[in-house]
Amino acid sequence: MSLSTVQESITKESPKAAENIVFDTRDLNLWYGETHALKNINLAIKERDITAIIGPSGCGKSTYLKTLNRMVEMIPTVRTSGDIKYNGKSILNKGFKVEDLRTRVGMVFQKPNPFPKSVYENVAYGPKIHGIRNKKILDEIVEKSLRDAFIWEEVKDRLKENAYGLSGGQQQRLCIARTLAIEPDVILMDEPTSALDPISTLKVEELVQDLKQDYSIIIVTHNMQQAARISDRTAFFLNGEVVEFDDTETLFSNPTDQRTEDYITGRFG
Ligand SMILES: Nc1ncnc2c1ncn2[C@@H]1O[C@H](COP(=O)(O)OP(=O)(O)OP(=O)(O)O)[C@@H](O)[C@H]1O
Repeated sequence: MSLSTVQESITKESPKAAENIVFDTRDLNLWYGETHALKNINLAIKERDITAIIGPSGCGKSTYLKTLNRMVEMIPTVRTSGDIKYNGKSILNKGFKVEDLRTRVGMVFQKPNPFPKSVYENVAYGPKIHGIRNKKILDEIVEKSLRDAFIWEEVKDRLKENAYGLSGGQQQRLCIARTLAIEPDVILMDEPTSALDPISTLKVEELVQDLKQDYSIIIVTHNMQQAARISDRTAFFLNGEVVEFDDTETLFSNPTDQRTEDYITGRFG
């Protein structure tokens, strides 16, 4: 074992990382009407990890992600059973205010979805909703969020321009800046690079790795190389079940389940 591998494994198994579970999912089931989309999901997601969710189309990846911020509730036919704890508190019951959850758990979507407003207003929007009116403070939040999303240098002279004038990759980093502006704890990412060119994809991947210092990140991706490049842990979903959940390196180099091996070697999916 090389020194760097030893150092990596020490970092990964540091007591803080081992103790702190940000999302603890127990026996989660979800139905869309008659469709049983998530089946007995058990996943303990560590704080400050990048957790990748992989699996073939229709296996429940996005549904699981949208359960973590209760976006699935917007679909009237959805029914759930089981439990998800966020920092120790059950979130699926009505006692947990969904607005509080969404302030702590931000989401970035597959297609960049900036508001039809200026670059500045896109980032200032969330803080304003949370009552921040002071221009100086808003300016600071906007600059910090854009810097943290690796896009400040590209847009600092275009803050008043409409966000629709940015490239797709810039729009996606702007959407990440918009998420950072409300200071979440967790960032959910649903295939955030699938609509981007390779260079923009690399920029977003670098950004995600940098954000890991301050945020827990859960990323759904179709791209197995991406999962292998950037994540600490990977969950393989199939037909609504978690087949395997392990350190990314182990899952890709030495999977325990034949179905995982078949998927990562391209035999199906
Ligand atoms: N709004 C909905 N109403 C009814 N069924 C749905 C709805 N959304 C998803 N489903 C079904 O739930 C299952 C899981 O879908 P989901 O979108 O979570 O899969 P996925 O793994 O994210 O797929 P993809 O990789 O194609 O995005 C599928 O059978 C899908 O058809």
